[in-house]
Amino acid sequence: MKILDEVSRTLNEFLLVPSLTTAACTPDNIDLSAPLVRHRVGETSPIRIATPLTSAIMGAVSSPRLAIALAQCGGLSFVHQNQPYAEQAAMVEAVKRHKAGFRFSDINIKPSATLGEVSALLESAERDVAVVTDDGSPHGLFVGLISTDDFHPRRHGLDDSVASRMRAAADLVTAPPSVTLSEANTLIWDHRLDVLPVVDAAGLLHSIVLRRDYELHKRFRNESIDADKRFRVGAGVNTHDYRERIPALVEAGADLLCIDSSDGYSVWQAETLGFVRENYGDDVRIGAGNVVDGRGFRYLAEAGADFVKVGIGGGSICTTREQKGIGRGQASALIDVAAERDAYARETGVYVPLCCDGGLLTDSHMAIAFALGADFVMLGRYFARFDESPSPLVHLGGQFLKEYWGEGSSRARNVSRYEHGGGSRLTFEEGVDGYVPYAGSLYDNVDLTIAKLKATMISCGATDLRGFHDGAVLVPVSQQSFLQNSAEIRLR
Ligand SMILES: NC(=O)C1=CN([C@@H]2O[C@H](COP(=O)(O)OP(=O)(O)OC[C@H]3O[C@@H](n4cnc5c(N)ncnc54)[C@H](O)[C@@H]3O)[C@@H](O)[C@H]2O)C=CC1
Ligand SMILES: O=c1[nH]c(=O)c2[nH+]cn([C@@H]3O[C@H](COP(=O)(O)O)[C@@H](O)[C@H]3O)c2[nH]1
Ligand SMILES: [K+]
Repeated sequence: MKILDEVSRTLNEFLLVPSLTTAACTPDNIDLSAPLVRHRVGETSPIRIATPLTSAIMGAVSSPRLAIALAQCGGLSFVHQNQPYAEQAAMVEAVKRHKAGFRFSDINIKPSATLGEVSALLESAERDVAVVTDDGSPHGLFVGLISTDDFHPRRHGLDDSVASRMRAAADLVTAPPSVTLSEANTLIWDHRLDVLPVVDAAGLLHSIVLRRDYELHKRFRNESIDADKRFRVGAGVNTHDYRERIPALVEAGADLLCIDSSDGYSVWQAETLGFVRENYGDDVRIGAGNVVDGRGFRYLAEAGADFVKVGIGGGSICTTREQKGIGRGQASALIDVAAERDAYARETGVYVPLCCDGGLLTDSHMAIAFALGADFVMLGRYFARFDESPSPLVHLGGQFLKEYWGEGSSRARNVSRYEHGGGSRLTFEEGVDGYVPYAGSLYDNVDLTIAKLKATMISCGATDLRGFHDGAVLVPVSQQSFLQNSAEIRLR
């Protein structure tokens, strides 16, 4: 037996002591970009993101819609693995198809459909315009466009055909697949189009370009995109069905994988990492975890992990510490793992980034995590609260709430955790099923978080995250100063 000579500390137990703010410390000048995968010290990580936020590998959090929104804001989502791998791969594909600028046409209808049908389709998808193709498929023969401006439910019979009110292909401006995004946008502006259909020589629909995306694109200068300008997206995997799941996710175009487990310090993770290196070399990037000490970090780094995720039992829906008695305060875990990451980098010349996962309840917790050495953070509760998360919005007791449940809860009925036979089958729950306060749009909230992180870094005299960590001066807070930080207590 060994007892560590420390008290396990949470992120809540630290404050940052400001350092000199120089003239270089202005919000525009602050770089929040982060490396996601291993690289040689002094070189650039092959995958970086402009906003160091990732969304948790959870069914209540990382859907295609949230993944697209977060990639637009410069972060990255990990689509959850608690579903058959074909369904997970389809979610990854849905994000990859949503190429910045060119869109896979997802709202399509046949000319023989009725106005009632197209009206219901547009309403349920919250869109203004549908593409008409001969067979109603995304790559059928392009026949026309129909928008909510082309018919009125009281003027036109809902049983009338789409063909009777659509704007026909012959009268529309289209572009060939060779068109560049900037040429497409010129056509959109010159012809005052809302939609530019991209149609090949045989008349088949290739994709569409939307005016709305052009406007959004100007706002999202930091988008996480791949070399083909498609949004980047990650995907969770497990150590049970990885031989089938990983190839499906790679085929679907996942940019980054992550082994999703409460406890990453296991031979199962080394085997999974070995499978990736054997079959894909460095073409497939994969993180591992979760760990809470330097031993776990080194084991996974040596096994080939591209990044290592830190955090056991700190998540807002976690009951792992009660159920299994394992875990460590998130601050203590980060301090230990960050020291090992830096030692590993000095010894080997290879930098393996750290992700701080779980228990980040406020923006200031994120700031403390970066100061303690996290390269990027993973958030569940934070993103579950937004419009873009897949969980239902409910109105309870005069409050708007979003449902949020742990992957170890019985609601999640984790496929790999509960349904794989043999010795790995687990029968007890390790997470709760509850609600979080609804907080509106991801875009607004991420903007606010970025503004606060920058303000913290300005106070600490830092202009990038590595400099912030290197120069940070932190102090543990006593129970008394902790209480003093709480406005509720001050106002009592
Ligand atoms: N970060 C955290 O603190 C926690 C996270 N969770 C989440 O719950 C979900 C399930 O996590 P876990 O229960 O840790 O799932 P897991 O699949 O990693 O582990 C379940 C059990 O299977 C065993 N196992 C794994 N691979 C095996 C293999 N190839 N052969 C034989 N046995 C094997 C493990 O040792 C463990 O006993 C994940 O989404 C995880 O993120 C759950 C609890 C805590
Ligand atoms: O003990 C647990 N039981 C669960 O059912 C569970 N589901 C997710 N997770 C972990 O919590 C992280 C998200 O935490 P937050 O909501 O605090 O951001 C996630 O990223 C996971 O690491 C769980 N932990
Ligand atoms: K272990």
